[in-house]
Amino acid sequence: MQEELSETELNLDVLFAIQAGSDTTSGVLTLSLYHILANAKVYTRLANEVRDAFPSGYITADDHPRLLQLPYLSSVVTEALRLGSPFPGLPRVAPKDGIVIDGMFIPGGTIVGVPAWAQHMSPDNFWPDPERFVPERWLDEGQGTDSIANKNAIMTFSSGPFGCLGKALAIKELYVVIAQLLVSCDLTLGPKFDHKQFYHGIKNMRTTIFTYPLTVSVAIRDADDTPRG
Ligand code: HEM
Repeated sequence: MQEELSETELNLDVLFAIQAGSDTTSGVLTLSLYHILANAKVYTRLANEVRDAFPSGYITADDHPRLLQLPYLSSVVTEALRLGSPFPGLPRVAPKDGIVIDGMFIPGGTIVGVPAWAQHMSPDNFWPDPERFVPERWLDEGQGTDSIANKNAIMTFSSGPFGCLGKALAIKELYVVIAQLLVSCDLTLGPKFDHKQFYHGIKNMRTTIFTYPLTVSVAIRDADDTPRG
């Protein structure tokens, strides 16, 4: 049963579903916000970056090119897309005469697919901590000399002629919504928020589903409020 929320507490799953207009985008947004708010270091670094870049406290969709230049915000979005892609192998059928894929002949009519989730969790592609939310893996310095962050392995939007038509819109929404929330509000997880229930309630189905709500306390900031830190 849904908990009753106080005036300043919002259920962000519901808000994002309305804002994003796509269950997949709202799933990635909810997942991003959870990881940002559950980790004080991530929150502080990200909030400082976007608040320094937009001291007016106001961001529009036209600011997207400037947002793309913010390295930590980009890392947070990329990491959220890596963890928010629970696709099984989206099926494709080999043509009648068969096809050679990566040096191997695949007979006609065979169903093939790339399981995005397995690829995103593979230690061959992401190391260390492939299952954890670590935006630092996408920064130039990565996580140290032996770390791996294989951008080519990211299959969030699939690829080729049947890849996601809404990719550019979805990415723009993620940048703008996350940045706008952080420049205009101080956010913390709700007082009764239960990490265990939330985390165990994440269902990696075709999209990311949350069976326990992400409740967040919100305080509207003045434009000249100094970043936390
Ligand atoms: C983070 C958000 C999103 C993710 C992860 C995502 C992921 C995907 C994936 C993996 C596919 C390919 C399916 C396949 O290869 O068979 C796809 C297809 C598609 N997506 Fe998205 N999507 C997202 C957001 C959106 C949005 C916001 C829209 C529209 C506004 C959209 C519209 C479409 C359409 C129309 C297709 C079908 C393309 C076709 O079959 O030609 N998607 N999406």
